[in-house]
Amino acid sequence: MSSLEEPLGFDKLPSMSSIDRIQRFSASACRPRGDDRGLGKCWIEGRSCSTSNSCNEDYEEYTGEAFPWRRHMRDVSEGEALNRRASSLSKNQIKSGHVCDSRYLPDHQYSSKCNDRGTRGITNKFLKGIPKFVKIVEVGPRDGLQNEKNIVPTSVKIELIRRLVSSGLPVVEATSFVSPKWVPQLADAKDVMKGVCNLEDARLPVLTPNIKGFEAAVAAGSKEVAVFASASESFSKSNINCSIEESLVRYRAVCNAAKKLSVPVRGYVSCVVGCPVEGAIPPSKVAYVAKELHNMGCFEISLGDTIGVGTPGTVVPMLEAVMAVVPVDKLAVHFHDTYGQSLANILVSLQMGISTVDASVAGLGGCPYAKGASGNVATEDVVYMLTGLGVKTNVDLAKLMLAGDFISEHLGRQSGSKTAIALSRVTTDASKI
Ligand SMILES: CC(C)(COP(=O)([O-])OP(=O)([O-])OC[C@H]1O[C@@H](n2cnc3c(N)ncnc32)[C@H](O)[C@@H]1OP(=O)([O-])[O-])[C@@H](O)C(=O)NCCC(=O)NCCSC(=O)C[C@@](C)(O)CC(=O)[O-]
Repeated sequence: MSSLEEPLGFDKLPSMSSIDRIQRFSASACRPRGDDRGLGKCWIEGRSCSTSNSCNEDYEEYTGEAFPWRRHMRDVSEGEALNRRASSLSKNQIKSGHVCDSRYLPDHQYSSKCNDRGTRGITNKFLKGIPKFVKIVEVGPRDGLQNEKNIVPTSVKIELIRRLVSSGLPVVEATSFVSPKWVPQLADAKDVMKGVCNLEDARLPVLTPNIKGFEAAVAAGSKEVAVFASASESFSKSNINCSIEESLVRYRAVCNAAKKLSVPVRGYVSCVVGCPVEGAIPPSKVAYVAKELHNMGCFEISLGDTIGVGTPGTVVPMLEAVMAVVPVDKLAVHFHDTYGQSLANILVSLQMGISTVDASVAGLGGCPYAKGASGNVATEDVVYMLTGLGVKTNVDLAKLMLAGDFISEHLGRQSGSKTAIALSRVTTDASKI
């Protein structure tokens, strides 16, 4: 087992102490910057905003239903079981009340909003910078299934993608056109694309590590691709068998070819806070790779905590460094949940103005070249949190849960989504009442 295949030792965990913590959180660090390059001014305490869809002077209270997806549950024709859950939920009367309590317990009222005037100021202070709409990029069929021990049949992958698209997800990463010797789990990329390329309700990007992969992807009908670089030299070698600089040369070639065909290219940066070999990764390295990808024409840069070691303490300075060189509206975050930090990391990212979040249904995921990394943050958990924050996603949680049930049943294990497990339990219990 190489050191890349071992989880990070405690001594290698990145921490805020390696960064100038005091300076970053001092009052002067929070001063609005004069040269607003569209990157925002100051995010702490929501005093200013970074994106056009965030940061109203008065944080607009969420006035939607506490559980809007309940409305859609009746529409899920194939989801008999879920329909039963939905009606059980209705019976259980989860009311949108005035109690300022984010818990759901059968004896408590639940509300996403707080009408208590006394606490509204505090609510405004913490939620003001959060975007009103978040684009969720579903990566389960690619990032999730690339790491499965048993190869998932092509027909199951196609059905999973169909279900995810029908849940309202705007982007579903479908597969990878990588070497089948490196990732045999996705060797059927061409057939998967054949089965889904007629789906019109979502964009279906695919990973391409080089021109060969790009050409194969386009020939298979892909209309959007993604390239994946790393902020860690060691991870770059282990994942794509070349240095960071060599990978950037390859990706420039992919971007140039894509430009000629008007194919949008997304860029990933992996190991943005930690690497299994190198330990903590300096924010400046992440910023360098992100800027290179942006300069070569990537329309969006997804910042991946590949092994899930980040905490808000390391994610914030990393984002701050990247946001100094790439506009915040071009950035996405991609968290794995190895240490249970994903939702906290997403929340601080939203507070900093990020409005694109990668997630994986049922928490599937991991990288075959970064053992010890667990699944991505579960899409269901992200949708649940965003709904509670009053942030729109256009995703129907009931349908998303059906997609999660479908793949979890196929894989023969429980969903990795806490929301999916909890809602299933709540509805099962309610149906017994
Ligand atoms: C990049 C390579 C191809 C270099 O692999 P290599 O072995 O250095 O490639 P090569 O150029 O020397 O070619 C060797 C063989 O591979 C073939 N080949 C070459 N390219 C392709 C291609 N595109 N599709 C199919 N076949 C290909 C090529 O034709 C040749 O075939 P042979 O002559 O031996 O029969 C390889 O290392 C590879 O495929 N790596 C991909 C690994 C991978 O997919 N990892 C998971 C991605 S997840 C990630 O990066 C993190 C992310 C994005 O999720 C975000 C996060 O969590 O942080």
